[in-house]
Amino acid sequence: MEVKLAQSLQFSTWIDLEKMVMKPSGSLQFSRRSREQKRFQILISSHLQPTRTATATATATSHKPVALKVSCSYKNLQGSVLQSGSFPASFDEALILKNKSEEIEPYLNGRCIYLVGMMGSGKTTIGRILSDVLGYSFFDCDAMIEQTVGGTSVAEIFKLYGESFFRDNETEVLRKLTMMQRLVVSTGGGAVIRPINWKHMQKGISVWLDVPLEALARRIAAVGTGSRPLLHQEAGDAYSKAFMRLSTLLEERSEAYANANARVSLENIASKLGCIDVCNLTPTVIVIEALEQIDSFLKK
Ligand SMILES: Nc1ncnc2c1ncn2[C@@H]1O[C@H](COP(=O)(O)OP(=O)(O)O)[C@@H](O)[C@H]1O
Ligand SMILES: O=C(O)C1=C[C@@H](OP(=O)(O)O)[C@@H](O)[C@H](O)C1
Repeated sequence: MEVKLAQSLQFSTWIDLEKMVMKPSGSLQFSRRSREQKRFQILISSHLQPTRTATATATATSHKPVALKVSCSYKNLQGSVLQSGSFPASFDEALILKNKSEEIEPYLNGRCIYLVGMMGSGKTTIGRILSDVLGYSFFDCDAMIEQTVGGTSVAEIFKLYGESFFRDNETEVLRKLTMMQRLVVSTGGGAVIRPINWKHMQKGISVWLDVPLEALARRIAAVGTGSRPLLHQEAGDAYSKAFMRLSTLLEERSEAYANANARVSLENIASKLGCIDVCNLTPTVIVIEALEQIDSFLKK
């Protein structure tokens, strides 16, 4: 069976003019000013046409860019298109991820990255990939709290001891983690409500995974609310239950999430990539955007 999927991808990077190899398929024109600066930012957008061949045992995917657009920005001035057309070179998300993480890692100076965001925003999923590419260790606050309370699940902790006991443990776990280096930490969705937690997280870089409510509710409805006690109260089907409760929580917390040093908006990624549904964004694409946003924060 052969399935064709089209996907657009966009990323920016810095290149040194001396390192540029001109391809015979196209020439790039640079202004004298940008030639003098020797280093400038290019924006590459590509329309990928992967061909997925599914067999009974394996699924092989190969990416073949069918269209590539290269634009150049100079000292924050809007980029102009330098070249567009079909390029024979092939690359994939994994390579971009690797390059971007290698570029940023030295500038982090070992600082921890704290992922904040609503339940189901992908803090654990994204955090694992991010830690992997940066060569960092991954810690999940909820899992650490469960360990601290003798292997009791978050849902049980809420039931047996109440939310404030859980929150005290959450603060203590965060305090301990902020004394370490080279960690990606997935915080619990409610960690942002206590100012003391922000004080701890200020030692590193905080990143808000901003995911639209519909997508959050869809993800949570798919896995169930069993492990998320704050979603247990509502009546109705799984999606509506999750949606109703999450919307109240988001209203209470959105200002707190906005304190984060960097924001990764799935709506922004989708509109950049020309993707209609944020649910189609792969974790890898989201991690690339997270690295971009961390990079922007570091440059500020
Ligand atoms: N980019 C994504 N696309 C599709 N599903 C995702 C994505 N990111 C996370 N998920 C799914 O959403 C659910 C919640 O993700 P998780 O990483 O546990 O979120 P959090 O740690 O913020 O609560 C999981 O079932 C996960 O597989
Ligand atoms: O939003 C919240 O208040 C909570 C989110 C959960 O973590 P996740 O965001 O990892 O699901 C967990 O800490 C607890 O159920 C409370």
